[in-house]
Amino acid sequence: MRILYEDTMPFADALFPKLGDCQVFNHQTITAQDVADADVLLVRSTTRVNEALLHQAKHLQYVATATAGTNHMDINYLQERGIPWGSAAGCNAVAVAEYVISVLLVMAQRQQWDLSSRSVGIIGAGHVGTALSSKLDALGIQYRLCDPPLQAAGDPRPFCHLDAALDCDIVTLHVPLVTAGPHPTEHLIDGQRLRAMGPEQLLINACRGEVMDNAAALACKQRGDGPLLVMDVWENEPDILWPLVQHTELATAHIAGHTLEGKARGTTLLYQQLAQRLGRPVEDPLSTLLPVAQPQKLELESALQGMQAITALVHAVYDVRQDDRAFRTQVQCAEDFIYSRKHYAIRREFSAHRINAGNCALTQALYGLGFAC
Ligand SMILES: NC(=O)C1=CN([C@@H]2O[C@H](COP(=O)(O)OP(=O)(O)OC[C@H]3O[C@@H](n4cnc5c(N)ncnc54)[C@H](O)[C@@H]3O)[C@@H](O)[C@H]2O)C=CC1
Ligand SMILES: O=C(O)C(=O)[C@H](O)COP(=O)(O)O
Repeated sequence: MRILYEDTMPFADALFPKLGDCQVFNHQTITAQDVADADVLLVRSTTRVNEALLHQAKHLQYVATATAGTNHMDINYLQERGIPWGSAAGCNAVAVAEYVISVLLVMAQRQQWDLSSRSVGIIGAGHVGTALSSKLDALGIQYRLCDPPLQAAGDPRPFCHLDAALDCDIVTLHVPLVTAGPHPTEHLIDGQRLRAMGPEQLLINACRGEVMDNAAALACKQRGDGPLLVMDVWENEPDILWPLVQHTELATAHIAGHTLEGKARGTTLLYQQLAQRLGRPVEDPLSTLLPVAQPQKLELESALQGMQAITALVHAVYDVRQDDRAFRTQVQCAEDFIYSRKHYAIRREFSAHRINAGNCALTQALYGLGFAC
């Protein structure tokens, strides 16, 4: 069993060699020749899995991506070739939700917003949208969910129309990139919708760059129109529309999902899927692989209360302003974009940290946010 896996998967070296002979590849240099003899190909979102890459691969039995998004894989081509494929649905939902929470707390401080009187429109109520809604519940922040495919499938949660979600004070996008069919998302947020949003509104894109028309967003901002923008994902990564960066409140290099837990879940889900396909015992190695966070226990400053205390603790674990600063100072071209993602610092999820808040209401809120209390 020849397994070829991308070099950006934490813990892959500890797991996949148990299942076969392994080779590691770099997405910038991989060629069709490299895949020719592979039985299994395991990627992340930076490898385009298509005919150009796979046409010489005559033995492929399985292709999988250790990511939530699958738009980098040509699923029609895999189906035509009869190659089964898999993904790591939900692996980094908590990471993205924590990114959005960090963003909201930064923006609330900067804009003097009382978040308890602001509404959040969540577009896409799958793994990320649902994880985010739980955290907003914990903070007592109102939200609306918009997800026509889930609504049509009978999901019992209350859903709103896209226009109602776009009317919220804060709008956050968590849909897959879909280019065809009844619910396409490519340029879902087009020039017209951007122009309809006011300067007090905040639009967060942490799903796929192509869901928002970046050129239209730039034109809007250059005219002084449109919402405040927070962008983790960009059209045409890594060669993005650079002038747009200066018009954003916070800008990052597609790292919302890059917690150690999120990436490690991606690797272990693929390991489990492959073990199952090979009829091997399916163990869950995640908890044994993850190191203890440093510091594991966080202290709460006694002078801080309520949202101030929550903000301090969230930002002690993950402060998106650090990633924004690094992006603005270190990322100026496509190569920088790739490099910064590949060398992203280790970021842990709230659950890796234990807090003794004392105060019951605060403990409940922190627990609801995902901290170990
Ligand atoms: N920035 C990052 O690092 C990350 C980005 N992502 C992106 O976020 C996307 C969402 O992630 P998950 O929640 O895990 O995926 P998911 O598949 O669990 O949820 C996506 C939801 O969007 C809904 N949806 C589809 N078309 C829609 C439309 N036109 N309008 C409203 N809702 C629509 C689907 O019904 C589904 O419930 C992924 O496909 C991926 O592209 C995911 C993880 C990390
Ligand atoms: O899971 C997804 O979908 C994502 O967008 C990942 O966070 C992408 O991470 P990389 O595969 O590009 O490291």
